[in-house]
Amino acid sequence: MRGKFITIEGGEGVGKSTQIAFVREWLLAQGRETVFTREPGGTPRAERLRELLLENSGETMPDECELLMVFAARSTHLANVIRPALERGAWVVCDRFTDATYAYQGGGRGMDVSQIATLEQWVQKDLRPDLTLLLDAPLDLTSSRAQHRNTTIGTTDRFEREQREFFERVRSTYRARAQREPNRIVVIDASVERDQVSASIRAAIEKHLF
Ligand SMILES: Nc1ncnc2c1ncn2[C@@H]1O[C@H](COP(=O)(O)OP(=O)(O)OP(=O)(O)O)[C@@H](O)[C@H]1O
Ligand SMILES: Cc1cn([C@H]2C[C@H](O)[C@@H](COP(=O)(O)O)O2)c(=O)[nH]c1=O
Repeated sequence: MRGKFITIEGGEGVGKSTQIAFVREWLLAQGRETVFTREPGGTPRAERLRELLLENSGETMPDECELLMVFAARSTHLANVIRPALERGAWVVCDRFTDATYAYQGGGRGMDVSQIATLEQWVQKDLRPDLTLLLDAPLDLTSSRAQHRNTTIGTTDRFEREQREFFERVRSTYRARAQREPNRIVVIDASVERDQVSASIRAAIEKHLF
């Protein structure tokens, strides 16, 4: 039986990494084979593309180049990690996937959504996540969390340097997608304590996939 494909989405600093650590511990304790991965990235080639996408070099990054690199990374990630894992019955938990492309390249950059949909269909064929957990919280809160985290690690990537309006568009695109696809995308209130966020995530996975 094909495994389940779960994606975790949300803006910068909303708490995805924190909650993925919880999901990892919880699912692994059940003895279920689960592959944890991320986008852009997840394979050596895709991780190299991630570096190119996030680096702050002086070279202009045209929007088209960004979009094609995101899908190039996704293509190799699907072929080498995601599809093989699902086919052998493992569950896959992915930190960001194509909803991020709609949110960042579609909403944030204002790129043509029909072009994203064409690439999605071309690269993924019929593969879509079984469940997407959208961590959502007001921008004032998430940007202060991200800032605090960046002060600790001392770096800011190319996306994190965008203006507030960019992240407002990202958030509203994510929320609009959740409204259109309520059976797949579950909005999780990420503004509360870590344990409460974890409890909501656990309840959503149990309700939708168990
Ligand atoms: N519910 C929470 N309440 C308070 N602080 C939190 C909560 N969840 C995460 N944090 C803190 O907020 C910061 C950002 O969290 P985290 O790195 O998990 O976010 P992220 O969504 O993975 O970020 P990014 O996408 O930018 O990498 C960290 O310092 C983390 O400890
Ligand atoms: C999958 C995907 C990602 N992005 C952006 C969103 C983030 O700013 C970075 C990834 O870094 P993080 O550690 O996960 O926060 O990449 C994007 O613009 N489009 C995408 O499809």
